[in-house]
Amino acid sequence: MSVKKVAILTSGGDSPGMNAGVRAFVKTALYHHIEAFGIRNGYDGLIQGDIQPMGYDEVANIIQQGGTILGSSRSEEFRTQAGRAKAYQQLESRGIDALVVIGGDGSFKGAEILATEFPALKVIVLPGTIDNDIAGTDYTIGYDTALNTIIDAVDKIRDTANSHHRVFFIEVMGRDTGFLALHSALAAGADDVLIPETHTNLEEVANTIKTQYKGKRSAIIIVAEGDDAGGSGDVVAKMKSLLPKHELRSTVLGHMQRGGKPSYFDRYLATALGAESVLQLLKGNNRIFIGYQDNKIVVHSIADIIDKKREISAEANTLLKHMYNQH
Ligand SMILES: Nc1ncnc2c1ncn2[C@@H]1O[C@H](COP(=O)(O)OP(=O)(O)OP(=O)(O)O)[C@@H](O)[C@H]1O
Ligand SMILES: O=P(O)(O)OC[C@H]1O[C@](O)(CO)[C@@H](O)[C@@H]1O
Ligand SMILES: [Mg+2]
Repeated sequence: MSVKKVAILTSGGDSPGMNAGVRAFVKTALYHHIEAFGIRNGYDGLIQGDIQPMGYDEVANIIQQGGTILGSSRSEEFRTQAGRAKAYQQLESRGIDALVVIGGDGSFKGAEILATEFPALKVIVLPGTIDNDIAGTDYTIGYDTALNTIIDAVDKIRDTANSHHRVFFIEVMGRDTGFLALHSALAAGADDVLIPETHTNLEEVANTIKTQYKGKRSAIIIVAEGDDAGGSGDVVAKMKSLLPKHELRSTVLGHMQRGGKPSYFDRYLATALGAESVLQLLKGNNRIFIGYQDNKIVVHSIADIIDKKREISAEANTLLKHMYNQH
């Protein structure tokens, strides 16, 4: 049976481009004469029934906005069976037969469990996180914008680092993964990068700085927040004895990395995936993840991608070796 009423929510850390995804979902549903609903504040809003019909007016002038107009949450209640039962009842009582979730790996786990417990509900998930830590897609919505925000900030820090001849350790987001750190380091021309995927040896970092600082006016080291040596504050505290002659500083970029106008790429990616979610529902597909690989939309089952750890690509590994002597 074809879908008649479809709903969308955004969950986990917000990411630039989520609004473009919501807009494309709503516009594609309306094109096919399907009723579209927006759920506020992620799974918390779903449990509370904070659900509104979405028309053209609701998605006008949002494509350029960062954050998510729907709001997001990290919902403890949705982790419980009772919470998910309430969530399902909110959809069932409104006759909503499909749910699209834009979020990260945690949001996907929640969606898959909901789909298992309530098989009458169709569930589709789309990758929306600045972390790019999802298997089955080359890019997640928001990653490109966050990288551009980071490299812009690093360029600015480099100005003051050069003026004062300092070594800066700049912490970027990535609780468990170093994609933002590695790719921003490569594009910003950082001298070293510390990521959770490789063991960090601070003596080697100190040697790199000593060798490469000569003739240079500053050094920039990007630190993923989840690195095994700690965040940039911890690293600077530990590095002081290893680099007693250098002036060290720590800067945490923090949540500014999640905000801002989405880039072209994030708007396009979110538009393509948001529209495709409705087309997949019309085809009768369920419990799927829609991603983007090799410049094409791809579909995987949610179960196939949720427990897979995304690996650093062979290409990025080659650069890690040659730019940073890390293997
Ligand atoms: N195992 C689980 N069972 C049920 N719900 C879950 C589970 N894991 C996560 N969720 C739900 O998904 C929400 C979002 O997950 P999480 O906070 O890990 O963010 P995310 O989607 O991975 O995004 P990001 O990492 O980009 O911030 C959680 O707050 C919770 O409500
Ligand atoms: O402050 P919050 O919302 O818990 O988010 C922090 C986390 O969210 C992420 O940015 C993902 O959105 C992680 O990299 C980071 O650790
Ligand atoms: Mg996550």
